[in-house]
Amino acid sequence: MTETKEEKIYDKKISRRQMLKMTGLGAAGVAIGATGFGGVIKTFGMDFFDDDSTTTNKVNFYGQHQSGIATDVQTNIYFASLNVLVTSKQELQELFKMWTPLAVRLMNGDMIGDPTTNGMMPPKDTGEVKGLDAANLSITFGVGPSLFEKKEFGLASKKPNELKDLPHFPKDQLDAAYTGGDICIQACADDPQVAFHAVRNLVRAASGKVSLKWSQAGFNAFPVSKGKKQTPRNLFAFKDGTENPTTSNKKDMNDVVWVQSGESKGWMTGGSYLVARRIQLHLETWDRTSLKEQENTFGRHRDSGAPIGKKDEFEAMDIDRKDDNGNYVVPETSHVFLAKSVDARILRRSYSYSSGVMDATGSYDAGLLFVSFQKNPDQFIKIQNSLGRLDKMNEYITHRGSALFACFPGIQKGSYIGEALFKTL
Ligand SMILES: C=CC1=C(C)c2cc3[nH]c(cc4nc(cc5[nH]c(cc1n2)c(C)c5CCC(=O)O)C(CCC(=O)O)=C4C)c(C)c3C=C
Ligand SMILES: [Fe+2]
Repeated sequence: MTETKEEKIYDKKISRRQMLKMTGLGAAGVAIGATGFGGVIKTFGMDFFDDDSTTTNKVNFYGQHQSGIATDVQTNIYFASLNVLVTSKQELQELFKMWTPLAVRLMNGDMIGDPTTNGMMPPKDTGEVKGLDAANLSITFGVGPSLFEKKEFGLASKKPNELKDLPHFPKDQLDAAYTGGDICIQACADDPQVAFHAVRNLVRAASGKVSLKWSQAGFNAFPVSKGKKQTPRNLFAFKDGTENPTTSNKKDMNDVVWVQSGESKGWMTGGSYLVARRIQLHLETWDRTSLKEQENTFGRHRDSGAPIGKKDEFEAMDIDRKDDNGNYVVPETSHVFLAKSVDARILRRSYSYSSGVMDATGSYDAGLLFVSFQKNPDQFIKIQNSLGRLDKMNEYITHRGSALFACFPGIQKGSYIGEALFKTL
């Protein structure tokens, strides 16, 4: 966070460190508008900042895919769903251009603007992460179905067929205050303040152009054994995230998560669909439930995380196993039995939340901000339909919020967030 020596380059003050990061673009051989001594390096009229390889605890912004999807799950999330206030396609495009260098700077653990020397002006950065490192911050941008319905943007023909509101599921009790949105920003970091600061500063920089529709902070805690991070537990105390596609396995990711060429609108190739569900956990009811019943609810043992009847968390979950009486060992109404009964996979990247008390009941407003990524929302829909009315977990949960966003593919150096969406073809 500390800026060292400042140099004046024509009409703009930038630090030596920033200058080095900015000139990294030239080295990468990407076309740039005005370079080096002709002024500040600009691409599409915006300042260019590169990923800073000298930063500790750093996730890269640029790449084939956006960060925050295949990225190792961090301890904290700040998820924001935004309304768009601008009224033309060009202004919308400018918004994503403006956010691009800011997101790079945030993920480098830097301030979003140079330190203000004028004490009569508000600082450019809100400042609460001063002295902290990048904390593995990832920032993921997506757009919701409602954005394409705004005629003023003329984006109707770019709307993928699969980007539509999720269907109503049995037992849904959705609250409009936690549903939908034109744009999402998912900020995840190993520090809650870093995640919050990222969203706060991006939204503040876009003042008058977007407004907050809803947001949710969340957390995960990772036990460490022999120096290795273990699966985190949700607020029902069960290991959550055991059976997930391996993010380092390219085939798994291409099969499950990344949109391949021809599978959706062209601008989504390399992107992914994000489902967010704010699911209340009825902790008071759960805490009165016997351990055996809790384990039958999930189909796994609580402490080890192993499939029922097995010892180790990562032993195969064979749902067809039957006991000597011909009964299923993993109960047919258990969450995992039902989730596994359909031929669909998703990448789950969820966080627990605790947000005070429910006014009407006096119970905890706590639960799971369920987040999953998939190349097609139908994958989620198939699994949710299988859970349907049968899932034993329904006795202990209520879905309160829901949203679907199309997350752009990765951003290349010299480009900007969502560029492909705005191209004329
Ligand atoms: C529609 C998709 C899913 C929703 C919604 C969902 C909610 C939800 N899940 C848990 C806790 C656990 N889920 C587990 C496994 C699991 N869950 C889903 C899908 C949804 N869950 C899938 C596809 C799977 C994997 C099934 C498999 O192939 O084995 C588990 C077991 C451990 C694990 O694998 O992570 C837990 C625990 C909660 C609390 C919850 C909503 C509040
Ligand atoms: Fe689940």
